[in-house]
Amino acid sequence: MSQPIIETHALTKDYGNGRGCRGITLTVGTGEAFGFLGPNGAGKSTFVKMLVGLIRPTGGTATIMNEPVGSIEARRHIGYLPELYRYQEWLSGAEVVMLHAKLCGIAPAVAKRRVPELLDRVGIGLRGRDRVKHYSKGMQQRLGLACALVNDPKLVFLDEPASALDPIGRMEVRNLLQELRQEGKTIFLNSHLLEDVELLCDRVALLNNGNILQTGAVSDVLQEKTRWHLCVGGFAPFILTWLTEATGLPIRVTHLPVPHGLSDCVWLEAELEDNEQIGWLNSLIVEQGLTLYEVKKAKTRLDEWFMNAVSGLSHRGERV
Ligand SMILES: Nc1ncnc2c1ncn2[C@@H]1O[C@H](COP(=O)(O)OP(=O)(O)OP(=O)(O)O)[C@@H](O)[C@H]1O
Repeated sequence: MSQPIIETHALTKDYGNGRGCRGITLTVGTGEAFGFLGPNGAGKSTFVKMLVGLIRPTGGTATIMNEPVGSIEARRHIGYLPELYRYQEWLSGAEVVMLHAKLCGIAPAVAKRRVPELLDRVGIGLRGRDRVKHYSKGMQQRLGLACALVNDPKLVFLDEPASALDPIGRMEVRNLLQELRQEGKTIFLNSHLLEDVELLCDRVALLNNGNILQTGAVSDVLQEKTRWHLCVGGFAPFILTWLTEATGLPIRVTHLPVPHGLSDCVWLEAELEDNEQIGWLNSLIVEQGLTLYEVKKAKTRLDEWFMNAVSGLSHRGERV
């Protein structure tokens, strides 16, 4: 991992009602996009609020760029889009971002240039002249993003940044976050939009009931160890029976989209005991005179992983 930018050790917030965050130890590297997932009430916002210095931990320690959370030095590096935001509705969008620039101590000449640039970047553009009370929820969320970026932060905390956006807006925000990553910024993303997390994040942590259940690289979490997909041409049902008997492995036809222009092929799904068996299975298929068009390891979707991880837990988020 690159140089750590966030480091927490046994970070705890006890609200006094048995809820909050319990003993979270986590490291996020500089330049990473980190997804923080969990059911409603798992403690995601609580964790972020401790890191940005909005609430005080009741236990443990945390630093941002080696500075204790809550300190001015730590806050200087942070941009934050809260989950529940409410901006001054009597101001125009541009005035709201300008106000944040002033609060961050940005020089007026820099702010004058940066504010319209940011409004363009988040897709508000000239509507920055309109008062916030005339903004849709999606526009307000874009405005929140502009405020979070106004101090050109090294680390951006985004709590559900696309929850109010339509599909095109979501895609635009996803592209913006990709750009921020390319600029070297670290992104800490709380989101229930798992497709966005899957596309954007390098690593994820799964939180439940204030505890981290799992942490891992998105590619590892999604890559299944021994399930394979094989696209086979010239297939007939008796071959499936033969293959299953010859190998003793569970093999079935699965309904994945077939490659363009190949109408006579099917996808087979095989559960192997280890990855070495894929060569053996390939050779058996080819020996039968079939054509093997494609062989790939199966992947789960992040939402399947999430559902598998939290289903069966006796205490999920708010549920008791
Ligand atoms: N100020 C507070 N006082 C008491 N309990 C609180 C307070 N804030 C949050 N909680 C409780 O702490 C738990 C974690 O809340 P939190 O908002 O961090 O969850 P979350 O994972 O962000 O949820 P969501 O996905 O719904 O936003 C919840 O059970 C919540 O009811």
